[in-house]
Amino acid sequence: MVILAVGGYDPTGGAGISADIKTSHTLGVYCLSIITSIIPQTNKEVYEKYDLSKENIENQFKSVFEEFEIEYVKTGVLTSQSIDILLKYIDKYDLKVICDPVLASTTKYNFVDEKLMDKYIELFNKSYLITPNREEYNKIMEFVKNKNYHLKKDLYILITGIDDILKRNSTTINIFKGFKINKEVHGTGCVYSTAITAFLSKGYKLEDAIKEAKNFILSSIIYAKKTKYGYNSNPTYINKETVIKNLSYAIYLLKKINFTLIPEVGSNIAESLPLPKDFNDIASLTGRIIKNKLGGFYVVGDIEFGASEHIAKIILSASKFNPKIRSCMNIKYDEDLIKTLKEKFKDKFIISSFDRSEEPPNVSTMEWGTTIACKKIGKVPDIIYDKGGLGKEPMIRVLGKDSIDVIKKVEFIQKIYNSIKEK
Ligand SMILES: Nc1ncnc2c1ncn2[C@@H]1O[C@H](COP(=O)(O)OP(=O)(O)OP(=O)(O)O)[C@@H](O)[C@H]1O
Ligand SMILES: Cc1ncc(COP(=O)(O)O)c(N)n1
Repeated sequence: MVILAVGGYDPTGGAGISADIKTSHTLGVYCLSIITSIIPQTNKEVYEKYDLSKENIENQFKSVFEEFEIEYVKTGVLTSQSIDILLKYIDKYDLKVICDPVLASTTKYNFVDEKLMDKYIELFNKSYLITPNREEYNKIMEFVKNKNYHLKKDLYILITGIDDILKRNSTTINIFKGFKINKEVHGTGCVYSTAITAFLSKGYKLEDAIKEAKNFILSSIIYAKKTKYGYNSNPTYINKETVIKNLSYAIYLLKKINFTLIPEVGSNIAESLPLPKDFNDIASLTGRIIKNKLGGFYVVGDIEFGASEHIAKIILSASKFNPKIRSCMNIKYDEDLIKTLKEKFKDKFIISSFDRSEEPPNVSTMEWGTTIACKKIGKVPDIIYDKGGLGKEPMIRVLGKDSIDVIKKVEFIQKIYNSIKEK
């Protein structure tokens, strides 16, 4: 698949063409790119906007259309010259345009004046989808009303916010629920509209493309790149295939470890999609990791979503504190091991615990215990343990950003355990 991104260049890579290319590449779609303006900026301010000449933009268009078959075009920051050229190419090649109308930067630098707004309206009426944020949508509708313009009946409009509203002209046809992450991330609009374009180029229907792009942008925000003045979007795609591959490799690694910290009830390891809503967003073994009679272990069952409740509840609770924590594994409790980890490896492992005797009635122990352990230290620990209770085996739970991270922690913990027991 190939898409074309037409937009401005942001040297910090948070927005514009750089973000478009990273997004498209992450989704396995080849991204052609035409630069309209060079816009040096930080997350505090835009320094300037240098518009490339009509001739140069014309040659950029000429080169990509000579070399490639193009169906989908995503637009970011546009200029009058680039819109004039694009309008000609839309007619000539029957292009499907996804227009992200970037009227101003988040740092309040205006990219558009009234003359250019006229051109944007012309472009909207030749586009398939436009993706204004709420503020941009209101400005566009006010402009259309004041100038007595009209938007074509079959124009799809996705008004982005935390929840995103999909309209077909003025009729709302779907709402895509979001989840506010406490970060102001630069370039989310660019990444989101390019992800939608990439999924459309893969053959997704519009609403499926938006749904999948929504998951994509949320991951790209969770894993945003911290900068001096803020955060830059970091195009990241974690889907069911990613999770299954991680878990398969984690179990492959486990089999290379002389893993003996297996509790009587057996171990399980689970990993979730970003921002899991329920068990179905979390994959684990349908069976268990159980001791065999030769001092080793068996891995019983397959990797399936929805297979675990116990470990899944730990991840569901932990991810509310830190959406980057997506995996957990339970291993055998040992008092000397916890003591040694607390005393000698506090720089490597953050440890917390809960006491089953303090459990209130009518709660899920794992949800309650995980929440207590996280609240105690104000973050998600690497290890959560409890000393058991009536008919309940003491347990250590290892948490991490994915199942491979968890297995590497388990491997280290196993080595510490072995060294203690050898003494
Ligand atoms: N902090 C956040 N938490 C959750 N979702 C967010 C956050 N910021 C942006 N998004 C999502 O990213 C998508 C696009 O973001 P937004 O609505 O901010 O567009 P935008 O203002 O054009 O972005 P930008 O101008 O920063 O490139 C929307 O679906 C929105 O829900
Ligand atoms: C080149 C370029 N393209 C798009 C944006 C909008 O991004 P934001 O709204 O995060 O400022 C930008 N600032 N720079």
